[in-house]
Amino acid sequence: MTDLHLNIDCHRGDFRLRLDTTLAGQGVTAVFGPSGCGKTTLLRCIAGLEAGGEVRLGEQVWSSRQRSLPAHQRPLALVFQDAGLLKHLNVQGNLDYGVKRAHQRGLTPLAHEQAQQVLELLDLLPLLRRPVLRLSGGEQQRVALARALLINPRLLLLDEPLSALDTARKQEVLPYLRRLHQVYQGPMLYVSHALEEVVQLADQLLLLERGEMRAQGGLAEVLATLNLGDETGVVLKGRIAAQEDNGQLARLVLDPATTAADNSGPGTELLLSAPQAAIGDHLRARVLARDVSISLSRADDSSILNILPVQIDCLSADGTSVLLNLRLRSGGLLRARLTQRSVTQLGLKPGMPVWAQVKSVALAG
Ligand SMILES: Nc1ncnc2c1ncn2[C@@H]1O[C@H](COP(=O)(O)OP(=O)(O)OP(=O)(O)O)[C@@H](O)[C@H]1O
Repeated sequence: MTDLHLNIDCHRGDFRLRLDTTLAGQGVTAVFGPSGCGKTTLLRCIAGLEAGGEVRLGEQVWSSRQRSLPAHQRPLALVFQDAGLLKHLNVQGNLDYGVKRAHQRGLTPLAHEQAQQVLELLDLLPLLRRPVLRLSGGEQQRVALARALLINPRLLLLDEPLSALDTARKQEVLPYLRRLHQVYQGPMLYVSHALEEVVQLADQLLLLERGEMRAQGGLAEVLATLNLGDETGVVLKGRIAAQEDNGQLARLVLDPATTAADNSGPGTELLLSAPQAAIGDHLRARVLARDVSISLSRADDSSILNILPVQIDCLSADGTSVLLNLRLRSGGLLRARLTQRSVTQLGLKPGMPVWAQVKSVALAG
């Protein structure tokens, strides 16, 4: 496994980024945090564009106290928010330009067949002869992704690749990003301050705050520990087991959490709207804490579709409200935000079995 080992101490003006951690050698790690927390600085350190600290991919040392591999020799690919294409060339010309420079980074570009798979996955075959000035913003970003993948990088760094696009273009490019694992199995770092993108794409989450690491780990596990105001909630992963109401609703059976004490019991199911999904698809659903309410008994006269048996793990005061961590039968967590008054009226305490009424479940890819 080619884990990415980081021991960073980097100064940029008055700002200091300090981080000592190891990131997974596969899958997508989202680098998440508010503006100015150091996300781009971290990527620049890994790419060799900023000095400060140690970077090692597997056994390959890219920078240490003694020496540093120049940026253009590191076996990685970078995609920024600006696609950075050569405007005087067409799409094919831009791809060829990238491939020709792969050897500088000690990389062997993808062979023809794999390269075709990348172009097919990104729907670029019909665009190869198009001048890049005649591409939409979303198409330009797909070319930038292809140019990065064709050099067969050992690490892929994406710095807010969607942030220059409008909402419609973002929605157009996101599905391509979700499918990249079909043609790229190496580690990917995805910088974003948009939680909506992170919950769709990430396997792991690294949360930065004022130049320091605040949390790191599996997406679902880390998200379930964070208070993100109105966006506080959980991501639940599962498999579509059935479709109901002429395909308008899908029944998602949640994966048992790795923390589940006993996986032999009945699973937890959620009904959600997933018009494009087929039976057997693996999906993620996002449930916000503000969309979960609690009752002591199962309400049979409610219009709410998802009413789940849960156990209260813990309660924490948050200003005028209270955040509850609720353990599902699948072992995973739900969160609920209630008023202090409701908590008192219902007499809610850790360990109590209650019913969670989930008012809204959003498909998160
Ligand atoms: N060239 C520079 N010289 C001095 N300080 C800089 C420079 N570039 C960035 N900084 C400072 O470093 C800090 C971290 O910047 P960075 O771009 O890494 O943040 P970020 O988390 O990526 O933010 P955003 O989400 O807004 O892109 C900021 O306070 C910024 O002002």
